[in-house]
Parts: sequence; C-alpha cells; structure tokens
Amino acid sequence: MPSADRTHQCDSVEPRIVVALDFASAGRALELVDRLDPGRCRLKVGKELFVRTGPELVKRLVDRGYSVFLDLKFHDIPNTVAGACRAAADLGVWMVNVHALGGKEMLTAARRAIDSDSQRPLLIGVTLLTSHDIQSLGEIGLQGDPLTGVTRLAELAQHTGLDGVVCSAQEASGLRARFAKDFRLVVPGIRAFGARTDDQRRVVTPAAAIAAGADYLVVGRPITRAADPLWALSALEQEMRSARRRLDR
Ligand SMILES: O=C(O)c1cc(=O)[nH]c(=O)n1[C@@H]1O[C@H](COP(=O)(O)O)[C@@H](O)[C@H]1O
Repeated sequence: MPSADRTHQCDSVEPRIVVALDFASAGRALELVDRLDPGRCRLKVGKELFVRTGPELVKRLVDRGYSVFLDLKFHDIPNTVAGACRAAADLGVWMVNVHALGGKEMLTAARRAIDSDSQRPLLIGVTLLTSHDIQSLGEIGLQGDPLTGVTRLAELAQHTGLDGVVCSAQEASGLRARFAKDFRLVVPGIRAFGARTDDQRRVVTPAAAIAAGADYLVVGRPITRAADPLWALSALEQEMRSARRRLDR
C-alpha cells in the first residue's frame, strides 16, 4: 500500500476540532483532556507544553487514543528538520508541521524522512502565521495580499509532497478551489463573531471557516480560557454543524 494511503487510516476528517493545549503544565492540560473524548476532538501539543513536559505527555495522549498534532513548526537546515520529523513520527502523532518558508529542499527532506513509516503522520506546511496582517508581513519583506504569499507556499508544499497546509480561513476558499480535496487545510485563528482576537490578526468565525472549506479548525483560548471549556466546545460544535447543514442544502 502506498504510504500516502496508510496515513488515511487515522484521518477520517471527523472530528474537525483540534484543541490547542497551550498550557504551562501537564497537570493543567490533563485536567481539560480528562473531560474530553477522542471521538469529539483532536489535540494539539505546541511549543509551550512540549518544552515543559517533553515527549512523555505526547505519548500519553496518543496512548489514550487521541489524534495528536505535534505543532513544533520545524524550520532549519534540511538534515535537522528531517531528523526532527522522524522523531515526531516515532511518537505516533497524527500530524506534524514544518514552516513552508523553509523551502523546497527542507520540505522534501522532511517528507522523505517519514515516508517509510508504516503509519506516518500527516506532514503539514505552515504558510503565513495567522498573527500576521498585511502590515506586519510588509515589515518582514513580504509585501502584498496574504493570499498571494499563502498560495505560493501552499503550491510549494504540494509539489514537495506535503499533505496540506496551515493557513487562515481568509485564504481557505482560494486554496480549496485550487487544490484537490485531500490536500488538508488546517485553520487556526478561529473566533466567534465579536469575540476578542488576542494576538490573532486574520481571524474567522467557525461557521465561515467551514464554509471556506477548512478541514480542521485549531482552537485554543476560546476553549481553554473559557469559564466553561466544555460549554465553549459544544457551542463551537453546534455552530459548525449548522454551517455544514447549510452547505449540504
Ligand atoms: O500551526 C499552528 O497551529 C498555528 C499556525 C498559525 O498560523 N497560527 C496559529 O495560531 N497556530 C496555532 O494555533 C493555536 C491558536 O490558538 P488560539 O489563538 O488560542 O485559538 C495556537 O496554538 C497557535 O500556536
């Protein structure tokens, strides 16, 4: 069986919500995880929690049956990124990401590094962070509309064999129209209408993200910092269900 097919065994799209466990300790993360269910959401372990707790917590979450997105956004010379991706695959995670800005050689090395794994993780390229807007992108020399830059990086990701990209939902419909359905669009920067945006700039509501063709919605603070995280998760699910019903009509 080609390796691309093997990844699909644990990637049936549902559940679409990926809860970002941006906590400062394993204890605080597990307090929330204990109230969740692998059938209801996937989990993301990012830099803060990983630096605090290391791979042990990741393995624990995988052992509990969760699809885990290891979000360490690797960006380095090809050999270093290849080794990091292999290490991530050894943890049994469902998804791992690298910065598409790392370029063709780095992305190709990342993909090759995990190719021979029997259950390789989905390899996703981060395009332009959702915390950037047109002005802050200009400050780092990336002029113009974010969609142009995101599309260019997504094309590079696809040509180098990646399984999809992280983008904002503001670019998702443009990408959805351009790429095949199995090219995953992973979308953070999700905020309810009128909610605080924190450090995110290219934000979109859950319903609009679904309508734009997002496969996975990465949600952190709107759930983890809610007075009642389970209620916040239910409200999000409800909004997404309604959006999908509207699309199916
Ligand atoms: O790769 C990511 O997950 C990511 C990429 C990006 O462009 N923007 C972005 O916010 N993220 C992550 O998605 C999560 C969003 O968190 P909240 O803004 O709290 O919902 C954080 O854990 C970020 O690290």
